[in-house]
Amino acid sequence: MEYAVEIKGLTKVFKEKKAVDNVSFSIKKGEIVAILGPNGAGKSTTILMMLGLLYPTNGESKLFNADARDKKVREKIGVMLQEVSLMDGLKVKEIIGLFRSYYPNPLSIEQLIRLTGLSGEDLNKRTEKLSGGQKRRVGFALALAGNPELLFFDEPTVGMDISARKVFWQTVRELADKGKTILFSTHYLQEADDIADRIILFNKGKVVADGTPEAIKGNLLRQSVSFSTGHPFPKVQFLQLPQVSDVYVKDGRTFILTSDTDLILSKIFTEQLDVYDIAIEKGRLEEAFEQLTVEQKEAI
Ligand SMILES: Nc1ncnc2c1ncn2[C@@H]1O[C@H](COP(=O)(O)OP(=O)(O)OP(=O)(O)O)[C@@H](O)[C@H]1O
Repeated sequence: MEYAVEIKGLTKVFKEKKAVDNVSFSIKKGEIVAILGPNGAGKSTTILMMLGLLYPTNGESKLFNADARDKKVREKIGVMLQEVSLMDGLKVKEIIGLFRSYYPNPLSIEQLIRLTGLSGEDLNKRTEKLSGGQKRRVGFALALAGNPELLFFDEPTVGMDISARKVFWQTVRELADKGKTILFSTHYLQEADDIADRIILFNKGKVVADGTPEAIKGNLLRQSVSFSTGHPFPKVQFLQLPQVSDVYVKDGRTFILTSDTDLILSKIFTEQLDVYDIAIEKGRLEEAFEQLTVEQKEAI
């Protein structure tokens, strides 16, 4: 199978700091993938190495089974990095025209205006006169200019207001419907959950989870089933289930921490265990994710 992205053992060490630590994954054509993680988790460094813009200390990155620096590969990708730097002194329409000229099958200016929400007024502005949000729209137009098959967005919605965000995600969905492969990094679990069909979760330079938003949420959530029981509870039998992370007793109640509360309930009933006063605690997703962020800050 030809993958859009294939990285193996990517590692980056800055002086004594390991920013990215032995990261491997592949992305199939047509996937929408979010790279999610707190500040400093290594998301941007990984994306830069994937794109061939930063040399890895170890490991390799391939796009469409070739080196990211190949001209043929470059023509198939569009990139919007965190800092959109635009040449001063040019009007927006001039810089877009310049970018379109680099590609064999560029999108028309009209298509780019529609997809990015740029206005006619924006097109005539000089780049140094643009606000942060307008700059990002232009950056988005430049990423789309070559009608790319694979798009990279590094924290794309930072600095965008609500209406700009809406246009951005609408367009991303439209591009995905056309079969484009999309990879974006974000701090926001909600964004990743809304848009992506796969989330790769980074923490401290490593991939700590990789799966559908549903599966990731299941992993992050500290869900529990708790109950009272008159008899000794078969703790070990439950601990052996891959969906169970812990079983403990607190204030006379037994708690089973699990990614799948339905499974635990069905096991309790089918095995006719003598338990009563059952409660299910779903946990709060944002809280769980924040916990990850706090751990990251403490580690720095
Ligand atoms: N050029 C550099 N020189 C030294 N250290 C760097 C450099 N670039 C990144 N780092 C460090 O590598 C780690 C990972 O940074 P990176 O920017 O990849 O994280 P991130 O997940 O994209 O974070 P954010 O969400 O804040 O953008 C951080 O500790 C950062 O300080």
